[in-house]
Amino acid sequence: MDFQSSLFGAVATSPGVRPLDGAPHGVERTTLTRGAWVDVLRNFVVGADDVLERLVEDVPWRAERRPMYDRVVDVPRLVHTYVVGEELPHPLLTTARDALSAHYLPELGEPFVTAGCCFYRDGRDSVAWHGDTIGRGKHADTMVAIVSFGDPRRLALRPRGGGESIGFEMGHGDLVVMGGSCQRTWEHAVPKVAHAGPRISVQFRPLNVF
Ligand SMILES: O=C(O)CCC(=O)C(=O)O
Ligand SMILES: [Fe+2]
Repeated sequence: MDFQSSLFGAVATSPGVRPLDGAPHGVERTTLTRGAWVDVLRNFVVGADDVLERLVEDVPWRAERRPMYDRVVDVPRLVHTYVVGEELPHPLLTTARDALSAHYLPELGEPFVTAGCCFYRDGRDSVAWHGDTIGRGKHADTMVAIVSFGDPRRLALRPRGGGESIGFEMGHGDLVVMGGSCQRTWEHAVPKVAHAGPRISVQFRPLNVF
């Protein structure tokens, strides 16, 4: 029996994902400027503790340096990417990816196929302002769906070329999706904070979006 069709009221405690289009608490869209938007669904993954434990233990984490425009920048966090067809480290991540692919298919036109994982060990780990513009996101609308585990961190967003920034807290089990033109018309970052415990982010992307 899938999560959505469970007969019992106590569904929130059984591991699974909350329905993305479930009334009255489905994804909530915030429309940004220039065709960009952000969707949020709190507690998307139910059973997030178990996923976090598996991610910490089983992902072959490595330190990252990232080409950004004409330079290579140090990225203070650990990373690993699961490419197309690779098994994900926890079955709930597969459930989450499939639910995301099904929900967004009419708008996205293709499934989510890769899973980039980032490990922010403490508040000093971060990612600087950037757009995911390697590949198709540079020219076309696309989506990046982030599922967070562990301590909450802020996803900050600002329009390219200047303007006020906004932020979305990404808590344990939460879903935050950046969509539309977000990667090319806005930038995002996970800023450093004075105090934070470990956080792991899993970003689902369609083919040829990095
Ligand atoms: O940690 C996150 O949730 C965001 C990561 C990110 O923006 C990226 O890896 O491109
Ligand atoms: Fe990014």
